[in-house]
Amino acid sequence: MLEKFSKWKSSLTPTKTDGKLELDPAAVPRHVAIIMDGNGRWAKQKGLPRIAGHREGMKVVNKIVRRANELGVEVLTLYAFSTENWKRPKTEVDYLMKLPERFLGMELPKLMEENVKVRLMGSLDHLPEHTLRAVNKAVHETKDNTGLILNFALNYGSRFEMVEAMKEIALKVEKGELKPSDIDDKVIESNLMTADLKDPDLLIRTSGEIRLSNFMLWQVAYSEFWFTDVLWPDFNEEHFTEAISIYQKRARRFGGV
Ligand SMILES: CC(C)Oc1ccc(CN(CCC(N)=O)C(=O)c2cnn(Cc3ccccc3)c2-c2ccc3sccc3c2)cc1
Repeated sequence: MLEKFSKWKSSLTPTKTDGKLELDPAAVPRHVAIIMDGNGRWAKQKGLPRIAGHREGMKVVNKIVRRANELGVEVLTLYAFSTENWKRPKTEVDYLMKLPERFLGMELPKLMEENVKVRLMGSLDHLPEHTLRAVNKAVHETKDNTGLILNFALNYGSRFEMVEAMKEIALKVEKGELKPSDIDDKVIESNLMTADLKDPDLLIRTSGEIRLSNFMLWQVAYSEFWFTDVLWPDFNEEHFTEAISIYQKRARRFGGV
């Protein structure tokens, strides 16, 4: 069983990228969602502190945001897959909570130049005041941009999101604003945190984990999944291009019956 699984798993990981990948600009996925996983393992493999993995991970966020924008991706959702913060040492949590300010401090001018709109999905209430200020400033400053939507999943859980949606819908029924027979996909979707976004066409997850980890479970119902053993800090534009190239080959098959 194990060797069968590993064969299946290896079929999911990318062949060596030879850099000669052709992308069809007309068939770029509109919404790409990435579960960025592997910072800690990368640091451990290199005998570095976990924080070094996050620092490298941030550089990759920059590269992939740029590449997605260049390729004409409309929405890029980034989910920093992380075990609950309380499991982390305080030094690491403090570092993580400073990362958004550092990232935005450096990147916001460039994001403005590139007409990128910063959007959040999830709950901000776990963020310290100083982080919240930086994040809200970025959302506010970029709110009128019309280019790539850079959607950060913060403290996000899909089942929580769906329970909240069902509560809101039940409340509307209770208030007589809605009949149970009115409830359909559209009504559910309009109560999710992604109400204003199209579903992801492509979901990428790094570091070899083949799990959804309670991420956008409703929204990825029809998405192409691309899993790679590459750890997030080692992920680069070529891997991103490879994922999109494979998506295009699959999407063509899907389209062509
Ligand atoms: C609008 C955006 C700029 O601001 C925010 C963004 C995220 C958060 C939430 N956040 C940090 C707090 C927490 N939950 O631990 C994480 O999700 C988290 C957990 N690991 N890593 C390191 C990591 C870095 C790179 C790749 C994966 C993980 C991150 C992290 C922290 C800051 C940034 S900035 C771009 C990505 C990113 C990722 C809060 C505000």
